[in-house]
Amino acid sequence: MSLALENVNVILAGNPVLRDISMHIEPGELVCLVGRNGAGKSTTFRSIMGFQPLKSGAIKWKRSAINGMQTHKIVELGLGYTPEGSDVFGDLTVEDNIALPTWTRKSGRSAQERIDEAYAVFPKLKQYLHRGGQQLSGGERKMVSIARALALDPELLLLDEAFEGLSPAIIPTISEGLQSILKQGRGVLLAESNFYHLPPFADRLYVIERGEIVFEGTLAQAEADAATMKIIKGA
Ligand SMILES: Nc1ncnc2c1ncn2[C@@H]1O[C@H](COP(=O)(O)OP(=O)(O)OP(=O)(O)O)[C@@H](O)[C@H]1O
Repeated sequence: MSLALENVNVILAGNPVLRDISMHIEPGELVCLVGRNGAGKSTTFRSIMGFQPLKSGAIKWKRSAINGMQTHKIVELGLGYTPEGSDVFGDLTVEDNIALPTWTRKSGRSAQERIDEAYAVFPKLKQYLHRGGQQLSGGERKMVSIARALALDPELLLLDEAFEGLSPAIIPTISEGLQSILKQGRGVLLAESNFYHLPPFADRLYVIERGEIVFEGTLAQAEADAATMKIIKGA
């Protein structure tokens, strides 16, 4: 077991936003958290990364509780996070954006190895090394933000909305990047609101609706379940 959420409850502004969420991600898996806008995907990620306190429940990484820990400690344990909206540092070059995590988190590998692995996922980024973060398209910013999280050398990457707002032309590049990340032996938890963007190579998916997990299974099992399809196609 790598990551496990056990009966996680979160209250925001007096409202229960996550309700008894339980889920698990095994090493090297691609698991999708699917739900409409406002269903609770980003809150789930923020809770895992220590930005959002829980009302009750536990979040465990390799069987030890991480809820209540500071975000930088959670990152040190091997979790990486690419938030929705690709917050690339506009004043830094692509090269510096991607090198940054190697200065802030130590891992067993050299900085150069980690940077090389990040560029191996999106080789196109090598063309923009010296370009500023502000001079990139939405798709390029998304690639930089994913590459930057990879330079942390995480065992599990939390990727919030990898495809949202991107032009259809760039979607295959991001999808191929996801496959490369998995080939590097990393696990990925991907939040997605659009059923049509779900990677066919996902191992499992969870469907979240109004803060509750309403389905767990494979893509094929979801497709065979009319009630689940109604929720996620309406997403
Ligand atoms: N700081 C906050 N205070 C109060 N309510 C909040 C806060 N942040 C989020 N919410 C509410 O919590 C619910 C879940 O939001 P969340 O951002 O987790 O959803 P999401 O599934 O990630 O959606 P999206 O894809 O639109 O980001 C929504 O109803 C949202 O309005």
